[in-house]
Amino acid sequence: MASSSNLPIACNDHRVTVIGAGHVGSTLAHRIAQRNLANVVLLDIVPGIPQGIALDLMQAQGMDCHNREIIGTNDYMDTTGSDVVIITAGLPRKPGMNRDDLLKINAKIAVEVAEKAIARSPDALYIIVTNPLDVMTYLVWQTIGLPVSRVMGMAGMLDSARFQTFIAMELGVSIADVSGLVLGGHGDLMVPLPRYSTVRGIPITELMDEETIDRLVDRTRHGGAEIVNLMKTGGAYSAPASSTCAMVEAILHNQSRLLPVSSYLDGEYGLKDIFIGVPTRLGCRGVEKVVEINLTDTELAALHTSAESVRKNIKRAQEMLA
Ligand SMILES: NC(=O)c1ccc[n+]([C@@H]2O[C@H](COP(=O)([O-])OP(=O)(O)OC[C@H]3O[C@@H](n4cnc5c(N)ncnc54)[C@H](O)[C@@H]3O)[C@@H](O)[C@H]2O)c1
Ligand SMILES: O=C(O)C[C@H](O)C(=O)O
Repeated sequence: MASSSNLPIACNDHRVTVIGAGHVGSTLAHRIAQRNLANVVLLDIVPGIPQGIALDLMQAQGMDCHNREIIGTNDYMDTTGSDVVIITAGLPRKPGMNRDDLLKINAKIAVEVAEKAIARSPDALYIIVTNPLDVMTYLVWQTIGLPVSRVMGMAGMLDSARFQTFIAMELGVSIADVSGLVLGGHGDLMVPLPRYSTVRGIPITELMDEETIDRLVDRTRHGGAEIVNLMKTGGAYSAPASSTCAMVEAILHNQSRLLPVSSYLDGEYGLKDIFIGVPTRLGCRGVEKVVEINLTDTELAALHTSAESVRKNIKRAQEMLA
């Protein structure tokens, strides 16, 4: 990476490229540096924006107490040899839209940036954030032709974090004791799993009545839209950046964490040739294993319904691109 200064940089020289220096991308670059995980290349199509953001983040270095280098660029040459590439480039939705309305415009962007990134970082792991998430992850995987273990989408972390938050808020307990699990596609048909969502190991089905759980499930399913409707111009970016950063940490620190990730399925849960949110063991080689948990008939049917919607949109996107 061409150094933008003479400052000493951390000797663990992992390099993470973040493509798209908008709300999610720039916040993610900050998180990665602050947690001292890697040097960061922040790339955007707009001249000046990534350079300005990178300079601003470098000027926070002293207060943030890290010595990671963050460079901003419009040139893929600077991304060469990255360990992890994260794609956040693309439009966010506006109030009244659903994520699938971004299909046409974001498919073109995701494919274009993926082609350029893979040419410079053929050995990287790729994490997709751009919406509609599961469809974009599939398209990027098809475009770059890497093994499925090296390509994944971030959404389940965010949806599960939302469920976790709403459970903690409802019960008035510390979020540290709460764990939420949401599977499926990152859309209105996502599948929050109350039976697998717990407070200190106690399923929330033992702690709340059905009506309350249904209310929290519904709020989780529409958690993205709730923020889009409040903000009017753009969507959530802080929790999405933290969620993606946790995945980067699991990879770079080889943590073998069990996280909800949009992973490729080859028969697991009765689904094939699709990326969708499932419990996934994540380490330095990427997806180590898709973990199959027992689902009731209703839960499995909900996962399949969500998968059908993702599949339909993959087909639509492929037709548009063709
Ligand atoms: N998966 C998730 O859970 C999740 C969470 C939040 C946001 N998102 C999605 O992430 C995407 C980004 O959201 P945001 O809030 O950061 O949007 P944003 O508008 O703030 O930033 C998008 C950035 O992408 C850049 N860009 C556009 N085309 C590009 C190209 N060809 N090459 C390089 N950069 C390009 C833009 O210039 C802009 O800076 C959206 O699609 C949003 O829906 C997904
Ligand atoms: O809802 C959106 O459009 C952005 C993101 O997918 C989210 O869930 O916050």
